[in-house]
Amino acid sequence: MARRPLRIGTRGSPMALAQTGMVRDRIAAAHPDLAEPGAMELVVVTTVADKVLDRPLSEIGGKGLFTKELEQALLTDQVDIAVHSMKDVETWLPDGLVIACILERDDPRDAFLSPRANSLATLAPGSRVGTSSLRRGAQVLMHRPDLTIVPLRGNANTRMKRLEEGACDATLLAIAGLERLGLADRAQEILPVSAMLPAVAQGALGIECRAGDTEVIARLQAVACPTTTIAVGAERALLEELDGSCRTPIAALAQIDGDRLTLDGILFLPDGSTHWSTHRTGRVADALAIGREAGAELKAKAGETYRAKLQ
Ligand SMILES: NCc1[nH]cc(CCC(=O)O)c1CC(=O)O
Repeated sequence: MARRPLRIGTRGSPMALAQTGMVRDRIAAAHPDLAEPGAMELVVVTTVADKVLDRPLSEIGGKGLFTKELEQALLTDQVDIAVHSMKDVETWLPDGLVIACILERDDPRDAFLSPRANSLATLAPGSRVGTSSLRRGAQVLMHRPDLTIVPLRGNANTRMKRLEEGACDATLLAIAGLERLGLADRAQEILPVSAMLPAVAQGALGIECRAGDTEVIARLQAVACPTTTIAVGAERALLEELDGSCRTPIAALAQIDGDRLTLDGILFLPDGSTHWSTHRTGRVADALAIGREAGAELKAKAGETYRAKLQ
């Protein structure tokens, strides 16, 4: 029986296309009928994040920049599913849409790239680190207050090109993204999470779809990773409690070992001068509550300072 193809929405950046291709292949491996020629189709959707290149995203607005047009394409029935880096997905989804599944997480850490040094620690004093991520900038300055943070925008390939052209002396990128691009060898160093705590959900891909598409949702469970879903759920609960946006430098990572979950979270001032941390351990079954409590703890600790300095 001829069916309508499953239309997969994706951003058009090289990283987005690479990861959407991986997700499509996983779906095909789980569902032989979808592996048939023409059973799935990629639809490239241009997002604000792909267009506006001259200002830091933290100035333009929230994370929605990476996902809004894809969500619009879902709501207007131009695509059936949308593949996202979960890091880019806001904690509040538009009415009628759900994250149907989260896939197994890749390495959540950040990589250090530089033509001038093989580690962040040995980068010459006064060097310029290009990043528009307030989270990365704050953590770099915590370890190396002598360095200067300069804005560096664009997709991963653009940023690597600008680094080579000398726009900055070093940059940081998610190793998961570099691996998907086949460019992990560009990393001089992978920073330990103790030195550079990742963004909420970094390294995890998710699939969004219409809440009413129960058959699609059911079929996507074949590519879901229960452990990652729980870990990312805890991290997103922390973020939601803090009302985090691109303007607020927040890092969080949940790790699961058997039935125990450990959640680390840090809230920074962008200049790296101050930070507040939380470290909680509990039962995997309590993941969301642990996330909310950790977020509330950070909010209480940072208190007035946080609200005053971040608008
Ligand atoms: N903000 C863009 C973005 N969104 C997700 C990733 C990395 C891949 C991932 O976390 O799955 C990146 C690039 C980067 O931060 O280096």
